[in-house]
Amino acid sequence: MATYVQEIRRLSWRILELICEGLGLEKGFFEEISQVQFLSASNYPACPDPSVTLGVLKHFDHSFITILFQGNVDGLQVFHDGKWIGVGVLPNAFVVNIGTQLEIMSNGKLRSAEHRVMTNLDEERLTIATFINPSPNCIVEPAKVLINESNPPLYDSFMFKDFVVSSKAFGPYTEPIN
Ligand SMILES: O=C(O)CCC(=O)C(=O)O
Ligand SMILES: [Fe+2]
Repeated sequence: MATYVQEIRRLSWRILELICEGLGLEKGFFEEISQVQFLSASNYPACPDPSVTLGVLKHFDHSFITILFQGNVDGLQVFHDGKWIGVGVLPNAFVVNIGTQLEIMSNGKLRSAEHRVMTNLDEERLTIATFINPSPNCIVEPAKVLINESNPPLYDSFMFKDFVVSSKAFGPYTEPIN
């Protein structure tokens, strides 16, 4: 497990580095502010009637990015153009989800996808989601270099821990374990 956590951290930093370059932000923009990593492992048992039970209700992740390992069993759906669309599974692949905090920092250039999890009639599903979150004291706001006269900020600025408390995004705020 420790190796998994370390490797996911390396992968996520690499992805954030590439996103940083793609957005035209200064090198290392996310380095200091994205040191908090939460891991959530879920087990979705087979369900006698998937039409009446969801695995996870629709939501946005409040991370910068989420790296999802979903094994070989389908279930994740994203909302796109007014429809729920199955993400599907690829062997040995991770799903990389953009969270709301990256949407804000990119001033809406990158959009966070609303998603939910379906249950399966005869297959159990195991997933591991790793959320790369802003540090509690990180000021989340549209990156200054992306703001100009024709691109005004689309989001307000806030401290991430205040957002966590006021939105109850993760339940009561707790200090991260280092
Ligand atoms: O288990 C999954 O497929 C996704 C879980 C998820 O969306 C979440 O934990 O935020
Ligand atoms: Fe999610």
